[in-house]
Amino acid sequence: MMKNVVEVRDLVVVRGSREVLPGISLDVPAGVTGLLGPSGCGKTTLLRCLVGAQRVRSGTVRVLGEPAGSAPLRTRVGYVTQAASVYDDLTVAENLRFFARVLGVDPASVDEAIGSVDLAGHRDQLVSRLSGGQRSRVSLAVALLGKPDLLVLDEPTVGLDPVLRRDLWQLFHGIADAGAAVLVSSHVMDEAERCHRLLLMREGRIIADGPPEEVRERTGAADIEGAFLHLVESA
Ligand SMILES: Nc1ncnc2c1ncn2[C@@H]1O[C@H](COP(=O)(O)OP(=O)(O)OP(=O)(O)O)[C@@H](O)[C@H]1O
Repeated sequence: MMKNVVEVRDLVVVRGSREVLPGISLDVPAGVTGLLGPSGCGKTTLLRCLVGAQRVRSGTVRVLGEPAGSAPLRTRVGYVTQAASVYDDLTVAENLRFFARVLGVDPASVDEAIGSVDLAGHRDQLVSRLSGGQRSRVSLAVALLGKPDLLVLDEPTVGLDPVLRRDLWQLFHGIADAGAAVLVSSHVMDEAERCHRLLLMREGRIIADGPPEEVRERTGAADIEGAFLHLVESA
């Protein structure tokens, strides 16, 4: 039995006057897990909880056996937010060296991280001169610096063309094959088939959980979009 990398139990989060997560429980094992659900269903809020960036009202979130956000997890969890978090006026390598210092990781990991996102040919280029897909990969390289055991990616493929999306998914699988758990959020249901396991989310709740083929079979739907609609209508 595979050990869970993330365990969330009865998690309640209130943002503003809204209970965004009304008591959610879920596990994330090794491999590539897709957190799929419509815009506004609470995906980002949940991911923020996993990295310790969200105030929670009640419940528990454990990551790699530690409370989410605790000091031992600092380099063991990589997080890529929706907004680009790298400096435009620095080169790829300068960005990575800066974040390596901030994280306190070995500067030798800079070139490794650049190589793993396939940007070695652009290492001395200013980030402002890169394409959208290349910039996303710089953010990803920053998240890989500490060789995390869990990589949390918030809608990393939004706005990218199909070729770049495919390349990024290949990269996520490569990272998972190397041993890290990868949790990727998306509101695009057709990305489901690229995941080992799915968490379908709606209005702050998990409505399905399992490998894509199992979720499809359980609902009798031809694809995950159909499965999602079936689950919503039969709720
Ligand atoms: N700072 C905030 N204050 C109050 N409510 C918020 C805040 N941030 C988000 N929300 C609300 O929380 C709910 C969940 O938002 P969240 O960003 O987690 O959703 P999401 O599934 O990630 O959406 P998207 O796919 O559009 O990024 C939304 O209804 C949103 O309006």
